[in-house]
Amino acid sequence: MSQRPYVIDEMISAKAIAARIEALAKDITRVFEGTDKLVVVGLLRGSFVFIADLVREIDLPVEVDFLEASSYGNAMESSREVRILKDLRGEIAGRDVLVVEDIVDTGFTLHHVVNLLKSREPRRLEVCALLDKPARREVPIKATWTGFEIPDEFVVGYGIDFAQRNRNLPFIGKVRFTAPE
Ligand SMILES: O=P(O)(O)OC[C@H]1O[C@H](OP(=O)(O)OP(=O)(O)O)[C@H](O)[C@@H]1O
Ligand code: HPA
Ligand SMILES: [Mg+2]
Repeated sequence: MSQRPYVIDEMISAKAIAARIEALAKDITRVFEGTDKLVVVGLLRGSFVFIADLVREIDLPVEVDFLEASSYGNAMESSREVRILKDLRGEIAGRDVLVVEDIVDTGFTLHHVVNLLKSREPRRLEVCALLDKPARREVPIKATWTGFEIPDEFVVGYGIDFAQRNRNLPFIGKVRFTAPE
């Protein structure tokens, strides 16, 4: 099936993202001050750009690890089935963990991952999500830190894809179809 044509309208500029990340990282640094155990866990693939910028603004010793979870495939609707495609490399038992996610939409992904990681008994586990789309929530979960609350639009850019494309855009944009289905 060929892709229905669309354009991308900018929603959040690269400059606004950078300013918000600076503020988030200041607060994260304050909250985790004194820990020598912070493990920053990025959820692949969507968070790879966000985590790269965020960790460089966190003024603490950090370890970086990744977990790959997938539920959308090429669709615009969650399959509601979260598959873990790659697990963490390190142990998190007894450690302070910051999960970094690009977007919380239905909440299925974050809910599944947080339950999985909590079962490993970290000392503390918090979540920083760049975007939150509360209108679409099906599972009640909220990140400790949220960059931006957004309306019910399908977004791309800054790591976030539509059918694996547009992850390399430096801003967050919304998908607008230009032809009927
Ligand atoms: O709250 P939810 O409805 O679960 O949606 C959010 C998740 O969906 C996307 O991941 P996706 O499954 O597309 O994988 P990707 O990160 O590799 O793009 C996104 O990166 C989040 O992880
Ligand atoms: O708005 C979105 N865009 C891309 N991927 C997503 N996964 C959940 N929500 C979204
Ligand atoms: Mg995706």
